[in-house]
Amino acid sequence: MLERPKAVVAGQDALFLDFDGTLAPLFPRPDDTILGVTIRRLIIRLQQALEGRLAIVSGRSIATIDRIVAIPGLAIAGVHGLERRSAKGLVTRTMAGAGLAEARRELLALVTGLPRLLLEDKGASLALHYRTAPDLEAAARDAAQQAAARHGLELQSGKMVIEIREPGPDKGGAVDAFMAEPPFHGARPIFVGDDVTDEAGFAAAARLGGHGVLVAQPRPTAATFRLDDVTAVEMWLAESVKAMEFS
Ligand SMILES: O=P(O)(O)OC[C@H]1O[C@H](O[C@H]2O[C@H](CO)[C@@H](O)[C@H](O)[C@H]2O)[C@H](O)[C@@H](O)[C@@H]1O
Repeated sequence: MLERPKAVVAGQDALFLDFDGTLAPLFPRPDDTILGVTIRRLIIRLQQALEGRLAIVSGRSIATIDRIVAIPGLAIAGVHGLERRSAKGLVTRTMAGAGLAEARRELLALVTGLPRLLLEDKGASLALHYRTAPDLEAAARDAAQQAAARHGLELQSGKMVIEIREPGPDKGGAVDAFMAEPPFHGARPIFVGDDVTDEAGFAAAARLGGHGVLVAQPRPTAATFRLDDVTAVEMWLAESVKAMEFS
């Protein structure tokens, strides 16, 4: 059984936070998503207390995380690791190639014919969402698989979404890159996430002397601690802030 994690320790830990399903609950459509006022304040407090050793590591684009989270100077990895903004503000990204442009045209034609599917364009990845049309999952998967095979792209499944993306770093690669540079270098990484794509982040954190925190019901995982849901994450972050204030 995975235990509840202990409080984050200032001067020791680096915190890597997934976004959807970890900091914000899931909404019917990606654009519906908002971040709670309390959890946003906690992120700001922790970013300060950890002297910048906090990053959001998301499947969303950096631009979208900036729009929703709106915290200046925040380190972010976006598109599952295909783009990254360091704590110093340096941005690196995998560019979309001609194959992905072709795939975009094909998937746009698909969603024009099946408008209950939703296509999210994230630059180096295209996410085909079927949360509002679960009966169309097979159609979405078939189209994404065929486009990925035709254009030499990678397939990635998430929660009621199938993505086709450029090959490149995953969330584990993003953790490795952050941990190789200041202010993260030398800290103990803690990666918190809910989805299968977060497993690479859990594994990287463990390899670098830290651990993963799974935000879900128990399942096979590389994480060694667990929290139930977004509410439990918020309570744990609040406890961590309080513990830092009294230390
Ligand atoms: O790595 P994450 O930060 O967890 O991002 C994973 C994907 O999150 C978004 O999709 C998911 O959340 C949506 C809003 O709650 C929901 O409608 C959808 O069904 C979920 O799959 C985002 O839109 C994707 O781009 C991210 O890859």
